[in-house]
Amino acid sequence: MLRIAVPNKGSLSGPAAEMLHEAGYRQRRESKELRIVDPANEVEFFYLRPRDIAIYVSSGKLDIGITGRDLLIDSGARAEEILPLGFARSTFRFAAKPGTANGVEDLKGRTVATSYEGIVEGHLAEHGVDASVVHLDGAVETAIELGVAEVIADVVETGTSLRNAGLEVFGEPIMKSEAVVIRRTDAESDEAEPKVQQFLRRLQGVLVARTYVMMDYDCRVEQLEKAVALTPGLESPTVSPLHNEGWVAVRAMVPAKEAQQIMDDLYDIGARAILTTAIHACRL
Ligand SMILES: Nc1ncnc2c1ncn2[C@@H]1O[C@H](COP(=O)(O)OP(=O)(O)OP(=O)(O)O)[C@@H](O)[C@H]1O
Ligand SMILES: O=P(O)(O)OC[C@H]1O[C@H](OP(=O)(O)OP(=O)(O)O)[C@H](O)[C@@H]1O
Ligand SMILES: [Mg+2]
Repeated sequence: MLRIAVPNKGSLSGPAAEMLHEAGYRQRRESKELRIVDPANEVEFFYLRPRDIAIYVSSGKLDIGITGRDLLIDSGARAEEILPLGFARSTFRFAAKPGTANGVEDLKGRTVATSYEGIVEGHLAEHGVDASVVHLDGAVETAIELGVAEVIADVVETGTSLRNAGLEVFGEPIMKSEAVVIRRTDAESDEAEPKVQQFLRRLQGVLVARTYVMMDYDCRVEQLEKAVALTPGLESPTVSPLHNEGWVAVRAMVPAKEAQQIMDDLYDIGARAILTTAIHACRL
């Protein structure tokens, strides 16, 4: 049975459960459940605090987990990222009252409040800057107003929390994060590996189904090369003859975000009966 750690709370938990459900796995019905078995897929899910997931996975007690890249790096645990999942995207940045600092080099001798000491201490050391780091569990933006620190380092998504606190980011982003699947470092030879790969193929299937649509259209043989250049597909489009001589039907996967523009471009070169349909699941 594959043992998988899933976030039980916070920004990661809802989208993670949704993705697992789309990949065909059983998920818990209520938020108090801490573990469930999915016997049909031979998987057991453990619902854990996102911050603890890298530690469980690195200990080898659980095979894989879903967490944030920032949380993985912050933990310092011996675990590695094996698949980015595209949700809970954020940047990790320094912020302060306008005019306080322009970059990490200005932090010498100052105090930085954060929930992510591992990331911040690593970043300061990398730049040879000697500053104090104060750990806070959350709502870090308030630390400046209340005089606990002059600078904070925190997760930024829309920037609303910073604006509301009258703060501004400064310097280069410390890192970019998103939800990721992790496993113990050097785990490739584990006996669970084939099941891990099957799990990853399922999640990749969901990612592809979310980013691509299937496009079908008819076009004249003379226009085929131009049309195929617009819809090259992942490998190569399927081209089938139509009953009407001189016409072919084409089928290819296209990025969902570009679908409307591609339909316009196909129409302009004479393609007709252009349809897009959702992809519900796939294995590439
Ligand atoms: N506003 C946000 N937008 C996108 N991702 C976020 C946001 N806040 C946190 N994250 C991401 O979620 C993960 C943090 O998990 P955490 O459990 O702390 O979530 P949270 O939403 O901050 O919940 P909590 O209320 O428990 O602090 C990190 O990977 C972080 O980058
Ligand atoms: O840029 P924004 O869109 O405003 O999002 C970023 C905010 O979201 C998270 O806070 P959360 O709500 O998780 O509270 P916390 O500080 O208690 O973790 C994060 O710590 C920031 O405060
Ligand atoms: Mg938080």
